[in-house]
Amino acid sequence: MSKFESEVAEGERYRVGYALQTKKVESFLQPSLLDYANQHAIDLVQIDPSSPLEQQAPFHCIIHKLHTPQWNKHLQQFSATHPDTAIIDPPELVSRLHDRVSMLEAVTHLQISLQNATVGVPNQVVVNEPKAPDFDKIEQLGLRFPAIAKPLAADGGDGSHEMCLVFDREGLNALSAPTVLQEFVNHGGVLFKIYVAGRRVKCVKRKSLGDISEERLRTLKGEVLPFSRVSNLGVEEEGDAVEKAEMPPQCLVDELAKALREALGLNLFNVDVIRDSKEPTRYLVIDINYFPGYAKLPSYEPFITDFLLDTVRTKTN
Ligand SMILES: Nc1ncnc2c1ncn2[C@@H]1O[C@H](COP(=O)(O)OP(=O)(O)OP(=O)(O)O)[C@@H](O)[C@H]1O
Ligand SMILES: O=P(O)(O)O[C@H]1[C@H](O)[C@@H](O)[C@H](OP(=O)(O)O)[C@@H](OP(=O)(O)O)[C@H]1O
Ligand SMILES: [Mg+2]
Ligand SMILES: [Mg+2]
Repeated sequence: MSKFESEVAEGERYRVGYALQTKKVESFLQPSLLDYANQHAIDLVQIDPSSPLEQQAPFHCIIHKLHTPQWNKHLQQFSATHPDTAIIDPPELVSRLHDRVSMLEAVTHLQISLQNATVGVPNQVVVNEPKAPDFDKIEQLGLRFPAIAKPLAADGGDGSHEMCLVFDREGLNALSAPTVLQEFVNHGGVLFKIYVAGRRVKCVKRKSLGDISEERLRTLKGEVLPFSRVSNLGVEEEGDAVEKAEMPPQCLVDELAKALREALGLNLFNVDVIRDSKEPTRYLVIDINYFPGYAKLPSYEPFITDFLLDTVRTKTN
């Protein structure tokens, strides 16, 4: 029996509704998850987000990754009259992750320091208009190049993953606002993704952007290098650096997941963390994603099912 496997009380079954975009249904609702959940008393039921939820009820729990006004309205009306249905997660809390500034604010308030390791965020500044006053603000705040220009909105919309590396002030002219300019931190080309589903936590390694040497920096002056979805390059393509990289201490992973879960009030998210090459006890959170690609995790079926069982049992007890 897997260590995730939970006991099922005889005869009890739970209806969990999901409201997701088609591509997310295809990646998340693998037959292996449907089967595993089914064997553990969970029936995963697809919700039609355009119809009132009342007509599709009952639900012990609703999981979702949609944020149209119509969907938010249906959800809000339903939860007001059905307080026993767990809403994973409330839209007003999820929306905090749709902005690359508010997403990292929660991290700056955390006080985590375990085994000499610290957790912070890279220096960053919002550029609202790619014009001279904003450039002065960047310098006043002491932001150093190279930097990554990230779209302020992280809502899964068009272009929300399109970024570029900027090597000096001159490169700022090419930016389209609003942009978050975040210091690039050399981290050995390895990213740690911490997946959270309630109290369940799993950390995996992924390929990331490689280090930028001083020499390379000199040759790149004035350039702007666009890139997109680096960490999605795929598990198989990972190079030696990823294989060899040491994982962060498990206590740090657990503590960060728990602290962020409490600070954000969310259950389903992952956290992208890098380790500063110059100072290997310094960990930096660079991104937090709502309802990420759990199916990329080995054994995601028990991971998700056990979270759902935790949720429905807490609500029904
Ligand atoms: N401050 C940084 N220093 C160094 N590398 C970074 C930094 N921020 C981002 N990166 C690199 O750029 C990649 C994309 O950045 P980020 O994770 O913010 O984008 P995203 O599109 O939101 O990613 P996801 O697909 O995880 O949602 C990261 O996976 C990492 O490789
Ligand atoms: O499509 P949007 O709403 O932007 O969200 C993405 C997240 O930003 C990514 O972090 C997810 O990939 P990872 O699970 O590898 O982080 C990615 O996972 P997926 O592509 O496997 O669904 C998405 O959840
Ligand atoms: Mg990321
Ligand atoms: Mg992201």
